[in-house]
Amino acid sequence: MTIPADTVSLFDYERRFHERVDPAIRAYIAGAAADGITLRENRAAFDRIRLMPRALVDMSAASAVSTLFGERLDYPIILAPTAYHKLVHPQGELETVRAASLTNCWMTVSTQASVSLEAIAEASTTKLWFQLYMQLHRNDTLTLIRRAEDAGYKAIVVTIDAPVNGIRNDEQRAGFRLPEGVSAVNLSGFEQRSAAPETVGSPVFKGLLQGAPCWDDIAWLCAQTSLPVLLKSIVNPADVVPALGAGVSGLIVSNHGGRTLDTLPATIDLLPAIVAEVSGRVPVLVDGGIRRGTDIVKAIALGATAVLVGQPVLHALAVGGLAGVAHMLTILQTELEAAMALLGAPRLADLKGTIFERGAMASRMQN
Ligand SMILES: Cc1cc2nc3c(=O)[nH]c(=O)nc-3n(C[C@H](O)[C@H](O)[C@H](O)COP(=O)(O)O)c2cc1C
Ligand SMILES: CC(C)CC(=O)C(=O)O
Repeated sequence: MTIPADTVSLFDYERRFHERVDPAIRAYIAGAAADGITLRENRAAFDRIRLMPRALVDMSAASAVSTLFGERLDYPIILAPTAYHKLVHPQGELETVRAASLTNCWMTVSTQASVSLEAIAEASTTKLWFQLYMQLHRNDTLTLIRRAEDAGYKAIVVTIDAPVNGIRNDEQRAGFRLPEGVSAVNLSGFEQRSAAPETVGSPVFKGLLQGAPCWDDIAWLCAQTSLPVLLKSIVNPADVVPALGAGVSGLIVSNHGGRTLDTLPATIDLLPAIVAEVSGRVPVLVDGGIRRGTDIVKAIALGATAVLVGQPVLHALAVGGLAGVAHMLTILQTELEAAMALLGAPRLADLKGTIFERGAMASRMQN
């Protein structure tokens, strides 16, 4: 696995990934729901935002370090949960977690990981979060939580935006199937929801949705563990009150990278209203389309505590294995530092106010 010397940005890793990886696997990893409107909007919204620096700030004590759930976070960049890393590397998540450890990035391990959550923890020297898809039977959900706790995971991230899969036309056209040897090993033996037989009626409402989680289940989950529980895929500010009422310790603003319901708004556009509704009570994180240090800066400036990256991890894993993922994360860390330096923001907290607001500029000129 050689990484070409001109691979210098996350977009270069994405391009190489498309050159090298099998079309059906590409369709799963890079494909979005339906027409890909939300996938593209996540990026377009970041590109629309402009930054505003301060000049000649003393940067001698600059640092991107922060604290989250009482633990030091070197950079506000966390690996998002993504399923089946063995699709692009024979070592799968073991390779990814070694790269995350090398770069001191925290990693969220998917329920649908292709390696056991215990083996990933053993290979790790960084902090791990466990992403939970609530299972059909509560006992199975509890088994996953206890296994994650016993293996030393530091938080549970419960994903709430995929009670059914999005309509993934790219996967359907490419005929994507999990290859032999790649499976959700942590769910072995668990009964899964399945589409209802035709005789019963709607395959979704009468089948896949049966036993899908509701707010009561989130409250139940929070009561089962002393680990912080984060809710992944908050989109509507109206869901903040029930989420906090259920006892969650953090929120992740996410539209699943455009993979669930197409035509949802970009996450960076949703973030400010959710941050306002939360009003500092719990940390708010965001993912979707983060590809540049300037994207991270914009997310933090708009109130995020940290960001998560999904697809870029799989692009880099496919292109360069451990070295690829470590390089990709280092690029993001360096770009973040460069953006802070060029904005005159020595601390993450100083990023507030670095978003250019046309209206504010106009009223300043009138006064
Ligand atoms: C191939 C792939 C698999 C994913 N698997 C999961 C998963 O198992 N659980 C989950 O909560 N989110 C999953 N996601 C969504 C990510 O956690 C994240 O929300 C999204 O990728 C962020 O957008 P980005 O890819 O533009 O960074 C997956 C995303 C991708 C691309
Ligand atoms: C196996 C899937 C449910 C994992 C996922 O969340 C995704 O592909 O986006």
